[in-house]
Amino acid sequence: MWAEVHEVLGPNGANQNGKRRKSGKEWGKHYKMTAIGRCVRFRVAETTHRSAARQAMLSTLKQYFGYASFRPSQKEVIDQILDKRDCLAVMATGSGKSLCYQVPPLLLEKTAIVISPLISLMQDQVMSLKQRGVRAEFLGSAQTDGSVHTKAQSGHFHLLFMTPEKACSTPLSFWLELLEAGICLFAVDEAHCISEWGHDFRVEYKQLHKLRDVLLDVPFVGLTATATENVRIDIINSLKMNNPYVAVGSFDRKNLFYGVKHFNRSLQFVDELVQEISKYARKAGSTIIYCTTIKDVEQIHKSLQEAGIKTGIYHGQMSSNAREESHRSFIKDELLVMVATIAFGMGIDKPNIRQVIHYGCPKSIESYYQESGRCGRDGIPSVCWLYYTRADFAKADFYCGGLRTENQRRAVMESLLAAQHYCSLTTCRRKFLLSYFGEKSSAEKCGNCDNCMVSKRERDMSKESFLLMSCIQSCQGYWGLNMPVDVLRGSRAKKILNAHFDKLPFHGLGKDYSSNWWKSLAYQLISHGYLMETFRDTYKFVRVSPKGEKYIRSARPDHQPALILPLTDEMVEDEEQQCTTGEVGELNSMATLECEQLSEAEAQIFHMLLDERTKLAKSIGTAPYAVCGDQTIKKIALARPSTKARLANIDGVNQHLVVRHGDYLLQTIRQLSQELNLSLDGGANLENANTRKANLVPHHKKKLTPAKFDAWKLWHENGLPIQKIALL
Ligand SMILES: Nc1ncnc2c1ncn2[C@@H]1O[C@H](COP(=O)(O)OP(=O)(O)OP(=O)(O)O)[C@@H](O)[C@H]1O
Repeated sequence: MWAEVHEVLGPNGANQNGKRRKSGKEWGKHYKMTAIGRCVRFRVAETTHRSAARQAMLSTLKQYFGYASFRPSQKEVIDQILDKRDCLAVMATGSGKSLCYQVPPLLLEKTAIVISPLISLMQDQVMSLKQRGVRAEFLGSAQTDGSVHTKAQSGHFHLLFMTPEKACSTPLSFWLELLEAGICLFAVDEAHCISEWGHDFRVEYKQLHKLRDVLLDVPFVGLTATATENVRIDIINSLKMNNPYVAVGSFDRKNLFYGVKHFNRSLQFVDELVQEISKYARKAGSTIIYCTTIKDVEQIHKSLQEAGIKTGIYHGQMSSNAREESHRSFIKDELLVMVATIAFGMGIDKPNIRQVIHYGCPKSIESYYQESGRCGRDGIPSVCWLYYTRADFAKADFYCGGLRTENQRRAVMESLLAAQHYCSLTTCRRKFLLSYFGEKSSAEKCGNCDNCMVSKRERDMSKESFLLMSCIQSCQGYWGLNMPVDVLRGSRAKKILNAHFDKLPFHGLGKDYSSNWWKSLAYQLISHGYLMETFRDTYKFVRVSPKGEKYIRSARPDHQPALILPLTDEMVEDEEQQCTTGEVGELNSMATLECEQLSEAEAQIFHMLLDERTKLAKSIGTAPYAVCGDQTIKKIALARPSTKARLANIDGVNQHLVVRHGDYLLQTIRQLSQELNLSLDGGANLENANTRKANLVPHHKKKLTPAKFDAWKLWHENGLPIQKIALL
């Protein structure tokens, strides 16, 4: 037996991978012996247990989650966890990272500890897991059930959620007893919070490595949707991961449309936004509007409520009870829109959010990706619009205030510049986002962002670019954009006279364009590599890049080589002087409403089933999506199963749903189908419906000619055969 102990822990307590993990002085001899004993017992049964677990993977997935197959990387990560290897999963928002830590405890019948940053987030997860028949709970101040601690300690739960503070302050005796009962993994969700380079650094996350010394033989699993190379390294080091398996999935959220518009903050704009939202709010799923200030949150919330839209509010100055209530009502579909600061929604898993609107430029690409990623988690096409003003770009002080280290300030400034760059892009936004996270996309155009869908007007802007670049060069790179733009526009402000910039030959030559127009051109030149923006502390500077210098050298004042650039919306607006407020635009023009793929009767039964699901959820005190997702309801509406076996076959229907609510669902389906004269066991699947829809509906982008459109109407609405129509 002792030989085996040495083999498992090594002579000095080294683990299976040969690296020594400290036992931790404070834990003492007792703990070490417990750990050794546990390892020995585990090893005896290990091999058989693991291979049985692997075989059960798919049936467990179906039984608890209702899914027929794993998504990319899920199976690989679970496999590694079963092999007790540390893992770092960097996968897109909504890609299904949670499943990586949810499946192993079900397979091994041991507890998974999950560290999560927010109580409300844990409560949501626990609520959803319970609806799947999983034993899940959280430990923390908000836990009202006194028995949870004892049950958790004895290994009763499959999943046990904790904040990092709670995990670090939990007494050793708890961990020792739970280790005895069996811990199969220690997951750190939203693991980017560990890193100062991350966009959401939380100091408590830095303490988690202490548990490494307690949970010697337990695999640590870090999960995040946004981790650049720096952040990944930080997570691995900070959690003291040992030769981790790193899974980096694609960041592409194909079902999300990305669009950006410039706007001016004004009541008129808010009115337009409210009008636009009220057009679709009742038809489509939920919407989140993220604002950068509490003032904006309050204003938009008030306007939406006045327009009669059920709207929630969420920001850091509300009491925790009020925030909690707002959050609950939103996930239970009692509110259609949530207006919030970014305090809302970390890790929110409400699958049917159809739009995420940013009212103001976000502070970083990471946070934009996270926040916009909260929509369309069920895979249905959804829309992310971002409205920005130039003033948003000057918020460095606001975001850097209170940051202590140079590293943190630098990280914030770099992030802000990237977000600003995203706003000013005239090329594919998806490509930009993907390349920001280090992912290459082969296509130049994704076809699902504003820049790819509406081609920008282009123009030779050699003269203007030459002027701007030369002026910036003359300002010697000591200034941000305001100075050279003011010089071009002929300002005689004190700072210009003091620097004698009024004597420059360019002074006043750019009067014909507004200051915003020039700044917009500057951002085009930055994205095309002619200008560079740098920063020192929180000050931004602009200077001419080597590419720009080359261009200036090749030009003469009376002749410049052609420089074709796209006109941004701001430039067009400015030149045409047509819109001083900036248009809201048709928010829903890109959104596929939930029932687009269904016939009229199918759409009706779909909506009736959604109502039934809401009633059912209310009666059992949970959120509708926790019963099952909209996409699953849509599949049920199409298949209209008559038996439990057929119901269970539908993707997204788990065993718990069939056992607990199967009779009710089947009876409801039968009754509604009868009312609508629909046959049972329709057999149609979503893919068929999609194809059917593609054939039926003239998509607004297909640009039918009037003649073709008339023909289509005769065929679709009057049922005339194509041959007959051709003869008309
Ligand atoms: N294999 C699968 N098949 C179908 N749906 C799945 C699968 N795995 C996960 N999902 C569903 O995808 C949705 C998103 O999953 P999850 O919450 O785990 O995403 P996430 O990667 O943690 O996202 P985030 O980083 O935004 O928190 C959930 O509704 C989940 O049930």
